[in-house]
Amino acid sequence: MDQFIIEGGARLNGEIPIGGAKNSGLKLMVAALLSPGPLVLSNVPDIADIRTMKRLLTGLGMEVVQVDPHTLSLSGQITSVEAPYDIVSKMRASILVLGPLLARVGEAKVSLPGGCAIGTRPVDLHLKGFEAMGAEIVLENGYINASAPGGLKGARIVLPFASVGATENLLMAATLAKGTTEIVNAAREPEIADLAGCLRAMGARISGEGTGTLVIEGVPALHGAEYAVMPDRIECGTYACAAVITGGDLLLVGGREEDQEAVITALEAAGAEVQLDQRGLRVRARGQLRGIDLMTEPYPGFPTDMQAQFMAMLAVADGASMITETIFENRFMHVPELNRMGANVNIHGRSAIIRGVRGLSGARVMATDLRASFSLILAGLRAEGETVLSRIYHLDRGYEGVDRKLAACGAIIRRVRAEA
Ligand SMILES: CC(=O)N[C@H]1[C@@H](OP(=O)(O)OP(=O)(O)OC[C@H]2O[C@@H](n3ccc(=O)[nH]c3=O)[C@H](O)[C@@H]2O)O[C@H](CO)[C@@H](O)[C@@H]1O
Ligand SMILES: C=C(OP(=O)(O)O)C(=O)O
Repeated sequence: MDQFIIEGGARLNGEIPIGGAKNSGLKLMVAALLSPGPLVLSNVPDIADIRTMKRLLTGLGMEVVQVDPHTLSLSGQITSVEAPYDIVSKMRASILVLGPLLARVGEAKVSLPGGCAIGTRPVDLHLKGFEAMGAEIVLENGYINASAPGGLKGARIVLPFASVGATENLLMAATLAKGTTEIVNAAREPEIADLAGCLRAMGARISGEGTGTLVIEGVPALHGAEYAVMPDRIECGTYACAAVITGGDLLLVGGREEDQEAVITALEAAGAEVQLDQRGLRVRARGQLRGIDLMTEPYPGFPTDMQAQFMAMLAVADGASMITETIFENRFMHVPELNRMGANVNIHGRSAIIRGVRGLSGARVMATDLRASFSLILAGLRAEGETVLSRIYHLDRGYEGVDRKLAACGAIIRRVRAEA
């Protein structure tokens, strides 16, 4: 298993290219199930989750061709409707094949994802939505068995919570359902607008993305298309924190202001400077950081996927901060690891109080999930001495070329193979 070894203290200066969004690219790949294709996707990040999705789709019968390191061509016939446990348990986004399979071939067998490190993460809203569209769902032996022999029917679905995954699953299914589907209290994340854009390019009839009510008029068939995955707003926000925590200055090439106003507002409130540049976002530290209060919320609120990275940054701010996590019930696993590096963070229910310290010190720490992993890299970049981060397979799920991108801007970081 690989580890990162980081020698802290370097200020980061330079440019970091922002890749395509993991949380969009995965869904756009799944959308390929809705047509014979080919669906040609560019700006696809080269990360482990995308490779896992390739395996899943190939197992369902699709042909996935790697045209170049960041372009995929997806086409083919569906020859299996089963998403097996070993893939779904590795990557929760696998649940999203349920809707497209149901819509295209009228049946699906998808392993229940179960919980994961950050929370229990049930899929009840997905299943209730499909039932409203006429599907029959049976849970058996850890699998969701879903069928809609006569096809899915359009329905009005009111989501009690604006779930990103449920919105995407239902949106994809509705493109081929008979009649009109309305998804009320739909999630408004930019990745959903990206998915709607791709589906529209494939011939779907969708309106309302970004507004909270999606209206989808089912069509008999979709066709192939070419589409570019949007830039990864979370990767961009993560490297913004790297600029600030190291007292540096980074141009995040391809970063978009419109996708992350809440993150930019929080960076500025903490004392950082964010400037729009023709090529992206320029982020730099401006004197000592200030403590701030944050609450994670569905988009356009502050994203839960940026919570751990902000906590590392606020650990060295002047004064106290409070971060309240409202999306996932167990997303503070980085706290004990940050505290091992000298941070002063206490958890009270779903809030964490961060009392700023003068400095952090390098330590051996362990990654527990994707974003928690990066918060420890950020702490390691700032800390005095050496930090050894293990279990970086969590990080490889969602960040491409971390050591390469950071080292190009002056970080001292290397990837090593640890002895078993
Ligand atoms: C691959 C991907 O895009 N992942 C993102 C997606 O995850 P994901 O799509 O899983 O997130 P959801 O918005 O669905 O989940 C948010 C909350 O709703 C709950 N819930 C969800 C569905 C359901 O049927 N029942 C239910 O109770 C979940 O347990 C969680 O507490 O959105 C999250 C919230 O922005 C992000 O943190 C993840 O990075
Ligand atoms: C929680 C995340 O991803 P997933 O939903 O794939 O676990 C994430 O991207 O931070």
